[in-house]
Amino acid sequence: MATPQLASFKVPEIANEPMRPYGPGSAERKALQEAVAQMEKELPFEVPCIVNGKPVKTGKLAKQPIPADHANHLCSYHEADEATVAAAIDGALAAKAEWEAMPWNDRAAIFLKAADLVSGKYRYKLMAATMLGQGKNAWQAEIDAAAELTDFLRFGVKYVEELYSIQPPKNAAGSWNRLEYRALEGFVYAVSPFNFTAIGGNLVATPALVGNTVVWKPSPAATYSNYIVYKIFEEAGVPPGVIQFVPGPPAEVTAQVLAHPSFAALHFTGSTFVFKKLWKDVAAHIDTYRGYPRLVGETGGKNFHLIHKSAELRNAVSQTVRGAFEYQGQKCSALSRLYIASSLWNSGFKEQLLTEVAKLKVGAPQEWTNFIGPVIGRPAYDKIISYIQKAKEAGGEVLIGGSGDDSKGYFVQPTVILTKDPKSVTMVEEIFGPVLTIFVYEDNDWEKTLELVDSSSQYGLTGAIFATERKALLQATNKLRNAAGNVYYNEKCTGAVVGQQPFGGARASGTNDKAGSMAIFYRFVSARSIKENFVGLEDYLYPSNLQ
Ligand SMILES: NC(=O)c1ccc[n+]([C@@H]2O[C@H](COP(=O)([O-])OP(=O)(O)OC[C@H]3O[C@@H](n4cnc5c(N)ncnc54)[C@H](O)[C@@H]3O)[C@@H](O)[C@H]2O)c1
Ligand SMILES: N[C@@H](CCC=O)C(=O)O
Repeated sequence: MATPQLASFKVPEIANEPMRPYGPGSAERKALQEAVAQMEKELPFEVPCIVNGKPVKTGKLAKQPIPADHANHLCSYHEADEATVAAAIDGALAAKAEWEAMPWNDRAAIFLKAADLVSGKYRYKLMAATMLGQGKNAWQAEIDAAAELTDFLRFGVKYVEELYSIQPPKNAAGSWNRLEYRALEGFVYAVSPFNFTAIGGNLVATPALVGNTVVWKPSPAATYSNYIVYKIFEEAGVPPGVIQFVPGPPAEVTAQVLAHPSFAALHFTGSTFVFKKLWKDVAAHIDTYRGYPRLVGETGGKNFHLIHKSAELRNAVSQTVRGAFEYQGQKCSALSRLYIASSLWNSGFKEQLLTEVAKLKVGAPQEWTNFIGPVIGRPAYDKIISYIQKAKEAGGEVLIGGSGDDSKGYFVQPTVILTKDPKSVTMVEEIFGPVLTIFVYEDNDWEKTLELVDSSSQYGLTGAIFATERKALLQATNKLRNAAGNVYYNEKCTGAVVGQQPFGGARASGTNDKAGSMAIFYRFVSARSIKENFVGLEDYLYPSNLQ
């Protein structure tokens, strides 16, 4: 039976999810503590693949270790094998027509309900999984698994409503022009990173909101939280087959998916290296596909703070500590290179920064006073320690930190390195850990420093400029136009909020399609123009054809 459309509905007013503070003695702290304790009691969990709404247990098990306590694991998950991936793709293609045809209001309602489940019923469970599995402390988990995921879902609904309402501005007499935002022909492949539970949810929800079906390969290091997100979508009413959850060996699963003729789009967030590889793999299969697949990828960063001599000292210090060391520097936006005027460096910045960094407590994220938790795993730990070593070999002076302890969990001390070479390795390459390298410039070299900031790295994700002189802000903003897709004045370079700062960077940092904005939805639709004629045509001749 055709679905009648009997009204033009309006989605509810959307606002950012209020953040809960988790202060001592608060109800939310108690509830989160209980959720973590419960999860610790029940772990390890068993996670299946989900194909067409049904659990698939391949028997090929892999583990998601707990980064603060690597002898234990949060879950064992069944890795998708070739048959499972094939069934997931077939099922996604089979589910597409009905999903795309579902009236927009109903699709919207499903995701609004999912947002309420995230912010309400499952808030603490999802946060607990993010804390234990991905090593976030309570506040970082609140930012990510509670607030940002909820915001992505609610604002996503608002943006799609706005997108759908964009219609041709003119109609010639006797006709009506319409634009229909078709879902892409085929299926979308979502590949998500470990560091944000919200990004996993958003990589699938964005294409699904506009009627696509999605095969989702989560990060092995975020499997359990992402599985909870999948289950939330299911409870909210996403029909079987619309989102297919296929954790598995990344290279193998991806190779099979990208070779499929109905592959229509990649929605990726992760490292630049992997995205470039997938881009090349897609190019190699271009003759296989029915169309030109959309490639949407948000990737690495080498984000900067640029501190002018006129900056407010205390603000610059505090923002720097947060920007570099929150979540152990494992945000794509994390601060990792800092340029400071020598007058400010010598008149308190150095001393205050080192004093504050020395106070940062490192340890298990479920212990409340720990600011810094573990890095995600063995390869990350080894990579970070090796970068500190490389910095020393390049003449860098470790001012604080510089070591780690991997006996129980993967803990790296917050590290500050002073370099005299602004193009030394840790000023240029992404490390993805709690390591900040500082270059001190002469106050008079401001303009030369702008050039340095712009040209030192291949990335263009985030950056912050600290100055009270407006002229300096303007100079920097002009010169650094392409150095960052998200730029902040007198505020740290992390912490973009959905609905407030659309997120993404260019250069090697990604396709900059701006997660958390309307722009990204364009990438997952293929518009069709429809013109309807009301009056008919008597004579095919034009006046210019007449004598
Ligand atoms: N720009 C952004 O918005 C943004 C946001 C979050 C993270 N990141 C970036 O992500 C990186 C950290 O996340 P990560 O460690 O999970 O990244 P990653 O590139 O290692 O992994 C990302 C995803 O790709 C998969 N993958 C890895 N190797 C693969 C291969 N050979 N073939 C197919 N898939 C493969 C992983 O399993 C995971 O699902 C950092 O570089 C960070 O800057 C960027
Ligand atoms: N929304 C995050 C970026 C996500 C990347 O890991 C921020 O701006 O801090």
